[in-house]
This record gives sequence, structure tokens and C-alpha cells, in this order.
Amino acid sequence: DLCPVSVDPSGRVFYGIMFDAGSTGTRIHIYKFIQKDPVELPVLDNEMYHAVKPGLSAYKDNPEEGGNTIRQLLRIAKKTVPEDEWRRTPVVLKATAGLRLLPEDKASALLKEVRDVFDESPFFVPNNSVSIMNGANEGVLAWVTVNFLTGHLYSNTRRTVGILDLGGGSTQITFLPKSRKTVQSAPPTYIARFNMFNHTYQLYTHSYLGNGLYAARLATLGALGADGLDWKIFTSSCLPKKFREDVTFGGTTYKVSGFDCLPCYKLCYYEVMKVIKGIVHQPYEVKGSSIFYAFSYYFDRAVESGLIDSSRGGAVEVRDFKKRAKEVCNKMTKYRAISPFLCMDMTYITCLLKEGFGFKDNTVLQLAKKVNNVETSWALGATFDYFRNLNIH
Ligand SMILES: O=c1ccn([C@@H]2O[C@H](COP(=O)(O)OP(=O)(O)O)[C@@H](O)[C@H]2O)c(=O)[nH]1
Repeated sequence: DLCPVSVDPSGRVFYGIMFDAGSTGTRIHIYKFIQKDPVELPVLDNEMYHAVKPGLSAYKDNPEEGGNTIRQLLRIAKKTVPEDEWRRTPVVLKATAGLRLLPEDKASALLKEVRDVFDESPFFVPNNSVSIMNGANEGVLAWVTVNFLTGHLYSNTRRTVGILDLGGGSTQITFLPKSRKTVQSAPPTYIARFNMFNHTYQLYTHSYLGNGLYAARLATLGALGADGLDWKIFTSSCLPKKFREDVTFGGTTYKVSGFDCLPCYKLCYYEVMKVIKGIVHQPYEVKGSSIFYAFSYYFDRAVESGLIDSSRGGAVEVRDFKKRAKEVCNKMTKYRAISPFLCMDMTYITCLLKEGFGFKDNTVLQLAKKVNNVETSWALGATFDYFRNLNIH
């Protein structure tokens, strides 16, 4: 399809609307760009961001209701984009783990509903504007976002940063390998090549479906794919002992409870280990000194557990997650008010980083929700991809 934006070298303003239909929420990103020079990267002027919960997959049996969440977010787009730009502003939705995990007919019904809502909007609806994104693109596009925002795509040093994204349903790791051994020892599907502005990048990237934070909670409890959901109670040493509640993920509800286990951390670590061991590939290189940006639920849990300040973010070592996980699990009542799942989540994150990816205790992670006031998410990279066609293969 034709891109409706005619690029004018005198510095034209254009907008792009990207919806992130995640497993735990739907988010709209409205970007305003200024194209100062037709061969350079456009300048990102600002982003308008808004999120709603739950995600589309929660409406698997009622797609019209799901469509209403999109309508609601499009109202913000109409307020943000000037009216005379509406018809050439593309509106795109990409769904991630939530829809990947649904049966195909349920997912298609939701996507069709979104497409109808887009069609009745005043914005430009490109072909294929509503889809489920594949995991490799999710990782690569988040890498593009973070390296763009940190200035690494502009500089000629070829230095870049890796990214760690922890969603509700899936988790991604992506970085530019320095050593040939990383590429040679990786499963072939974990290597993605793409071109961007005279540069060819070869990245290590993988999305683990079912290893997002919320899916991992259910897997730890043994509830993922289990039957008898209306009468079974799933227990875990990662939960406070008197805790008993119904939890909902992807439109399905489970009964969960904790049990007596002092100290709980060790038992909990053993439980979450089963969700990670033998599943997550350890790239050769993470033992080295590369810089990784960690965002999404890595950031949220670091804030909740008091590791970092929510407005400033900051650098932590892998061992800080471990230390705090131990503390939260062994003093569960103290942290219960913050979240009864904090012990499980912190232990899972620690285990994923150490036993899964193989990071060392002293690896430094840069935790960020925003860089230069823009959300760290694949959505910006996906918007570039739309306008520029990165050609990932
Ligand atoms: O622009 C964004 C997009 C996502 N998130 C956070 O990233 C996590 C993403 O979870 P999601 O449900 O999208 O996971 P997925 O479906 O990709 O597994 C949640 O903490 C969101 O609040 C965010 O902070 N900014």
C-alpha cells in the first residue's frame, strides 16, 4: 500500500498512531515527527501515550466490548492530531502475547472488530493495519526504540545497548552481538538481520511465549492449561500463607492460595525454576559487559519493591533483584499490601535473569520506563518500521 506521507525536505510535520494490544492492557502511542532531512531519521517531536486495562484478550467472548476500548482510545487521537492531518495519519494496531495465546478464531474475531472500528474512524487505515506481530519483530523493534531514544542509532560508534522486555504473556531479549561465537552458537531463528539507513544489523533476539510475568505466575502455580478451573485451588510457596483469591489472566479465572513455608524464598525459587530451566537459551555473550536496558514489568516490580524511584529509574545489578526477592519472600506479610504476588514476581525475575539468560550477579541493568519522555516499548520502532520499512528477516 502507498504511504500517504509525502516527505518534504523543508521540515514537514507528520503523525503516526500505534496501538500496542498487549496481554495485560491496550495502549495508544501518538507520535509527532518532524522530517528535517529526507535521508536522515525523522526527529521525534513528542509522544502522547495512554493505556487501558484489561487487554483485548480479556474480551475473547465479547469482541464488541473489546472494540469499545479501541474507540475510547481513538477519541484521544482525535484530540491530539490536528483535524487536517487525520486522513493522512496512519492508524496501526499490533497485538502481542495475549492474542498469540488465544485460539485462532477468537483472536481473528477481535482483530476484525478492531479493523471495523478503525474503518469508521477518520484516520488513514493502511492494508494489514491490524495484526498479531511475531515475537522476533517485537524484540527487534523495542531494540530500535531504545537505541533511537538513547542516541545510539545516530552515532557512528556502532555502540548499542541490549534490551530486556518483560510483558504479561511473553518476554524478549535482544542485543547486537560483539562476538561471532554468540551468533554461531545461537539457534538460527534467534538471529535477525535487517537494514536501516545504510547499516545492516544482525541481532540476537528471541521472544519466549508463556514466559511473561502473568503467564509465568500461572505456570508456577501449575494452572496453565490445567482443567477443573472452577474447583481446583492452585497453591504456591511464593504467596502469603493466608492468601486466597481468584486471579484472571487472558479472560480465564483461577483460584489461588499460599501455604505455610518459612523461609519461603528457597522453595519459591525452586518452583519458578521449573518455568525457566531448559526453556530459556543462554546466549554466549551475556556473561560479558554489554549494557542492557530493562523496562516493562522489570521496571514496575523494581519500583514496587523499592529498588528504584519511579520517576528517576536507575541502574541496578542482577544481585539487587535477588537480594530484594529474598527479603520480600521471607517477610511476605510486610509486602502483602503492595502486592501478594511480589515475592513470586521478584523471584521469577531473579531466576529468569540468572538461570534463564545467564546474567552474572554483577551485570548492570538500566531500568527505564521512559527515555527523553518517550515510552520504552516496541511501538516507536514499529512506527519507524511502518514509515521506513526496515525489512527484517
Ligand atoms: O509503552 C508501554 C508499553 C507497555 N508498558 C508496560 O509493559 C508491560 C507490558 O505488558 P503486556 O501486557 O503488553 O505484555 P505482552 O502481551 O507483550 O506479553 C506492562 O507493564 C505495561 O504497563 C509500558 O510501560 N509502556
